[in-house]
Formats: sequence, structure tokens, C-alpha cells
Amino acid sequence: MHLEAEPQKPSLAFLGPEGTYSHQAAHDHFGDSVHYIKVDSINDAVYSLSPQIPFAIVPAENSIFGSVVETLDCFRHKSVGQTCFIRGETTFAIRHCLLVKKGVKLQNVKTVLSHEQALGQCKTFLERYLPLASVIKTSSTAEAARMLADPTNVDASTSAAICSKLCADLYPVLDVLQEGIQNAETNLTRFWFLAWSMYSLPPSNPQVERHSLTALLRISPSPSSLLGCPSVGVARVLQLLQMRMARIDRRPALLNPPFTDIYFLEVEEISESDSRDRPRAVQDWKDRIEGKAQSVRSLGYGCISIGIW
Ligand SMILES: O=C(O)C(=O)C[C@]1(C(=O)O)C=C[C@@H](O)C=C1
Repeated sequence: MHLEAEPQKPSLAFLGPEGTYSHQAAHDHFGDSVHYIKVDSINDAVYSLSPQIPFAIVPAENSIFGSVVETLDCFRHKSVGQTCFIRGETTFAIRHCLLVKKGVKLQNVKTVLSHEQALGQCKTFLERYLPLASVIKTSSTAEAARMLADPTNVDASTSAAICSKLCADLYPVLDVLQEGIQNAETNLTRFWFLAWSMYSLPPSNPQVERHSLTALLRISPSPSSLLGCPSVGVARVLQLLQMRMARIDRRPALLNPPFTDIYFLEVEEISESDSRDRPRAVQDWKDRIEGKAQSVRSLGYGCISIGIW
């Protein structure tokens, strides 16, 4: 019998441990076509990108709790657009559960552990059923389950974790106390696929592949902008690019003077032909704002970064 060596799968970093929504969303999309590498934070997922780990998945925004600021804050850094590019996206349905150690009842729960996003998405449930419980933020929802199941955790009999039902299978000492505890039945999180190189694409699953037609503009303003004050600059850039804005996020730029911001804009303009020839489209955007902005850089798949100063 002739056994063919399995071609090496590309590695993809995800916010671990196993059982996070990031892990599940990646698995839904890529199945067994990638080698999964768990990391401890969204930051680590972004900064682990390298020739050895060419791909990563990070949460972008949630339909109940909004933008994932940890991800946007990573996108402030100039490495994004150099060794980190957005190359696609997927949306995943989030259904949170309250997990406890077997035998623990709702009235025993004094502490709830979970990721900041999940705690926000379940605020109504927490206020109604556990108003006196204190909350502890963990690096991910599955990390909350892992901590609860840890045999050395002395507080486990008075604690609960908000995470996916899958975590009850991964940690058999845990039970699902309540299912579907998010503030609204429809709860979706949008994830971005990142790549180390602008020229590499994560393996696609033809069943679910759907090219996003949005673009992300990172606009770093400063007072001496040729385009005027930051918000005017943003509006002017959109006008020059002939783009309609779909979403806007604003984060502190961590530059002087204080209250200088970076804007993240998702725009709707990209036409069918542009979406087929993205490098040309990005070049065209650059040409249109040349001379008006100090720096224009591609963030990858239909994404550009514009520095105005
Ligand atoms: O903690 C997880 O399970 C994650 O994958 C992170 C994350 C997020 O940051 O938005 C992903 C999806 C849900 O919105 C909750 C948490």
C-alpha cells in the first residue's frame, strides 16, 4: 500500500482554549483544512501572525453588545497593514449558557465568570436572576468554563460560567443550568479572518465562502490635517472615495495631544468589479486621495488605512 504524506495544513490562531466561539466559527468555516493554534488573547491572535502561523480569526462586532474594542485596539498599531491583513469575514450565531459544577443551584451562585462581550450580551439575565452576583472578566468564554472545572478552584461551588453549551461536553464536571441567556434571541458575532501576508488567502470552504463587499478604512487624524478637523477629514475622505459609510468606530489613538482618535470606517461602495480586482480597487482609492492624506496603506482585502496629518 502506498501512503501519501498529508500536505501540510496552514496554521490558524484562535482565542483559546478549545470551545470558544472564535474556535467554533473558525471550525465551521475551515473544518479540517487548517491546523488550529490556541492563544491566550485576541492580542496574541493578531501578533502571532508570522510565516509559521499565517492565519488568525478575531471577533469584530456583536449584534447585541457592539464592537469588540480589544480587536479594534490591535488595529490601531501600524503592524496592521504590514504583517497583518484582513482577508475575509464570517458571521456566527452565539447562544450563551450558564454552566455550573454538577449539583450547584442558581441560588448558590455568587460569582459569574466570562468574557466581557458575553457578560454584556447577557446583562438582562444577570440583572434579573443574579442581581447580587459579582462578575469576573476572563480572557474568553471557554476559559471561564476551564477555570470553573479546574479541581483546584475553591470557589467553584459558588460560581458559574457564561459560555457555549459545547463547554459542558468538553468539561464533563459541568452542567448546563440555563440555555439561551443572551439579551435577545438573535445574537450574531462577526469575525474577521486575518492573514500574515496580503497575498495569502486562508483555505476557502466553497460551501460557506462569501466575499465581503465591505472595506475597513483606518483614518488617523491630526490637528494639522490638510482635510481640516478629524470628523470633517473623515467626511471628505469618504466623499473623495465616493463611498457610503456602513459603520464607524472611534478609538483613542494614544497620541498627543490627548483626545486624538483613530476612526475605523466600514464602507459600502465596493462595486462587483472592484470586488473581483481588489488590488486595482485599492490603488484607485489611493490615487483619489493622494496629496490629501499623508499616508495611505492597504490593510488587505479591500481595506485601506489613511493617515491624515
Ligand atoms: O470568548 C469567546 O468565546 C470568544 O470567542 C470571544 C467573543 C468576543 O470577543 O466577542 C466571541 C464571540 C462572542 O461574542 C463572545 C466572545
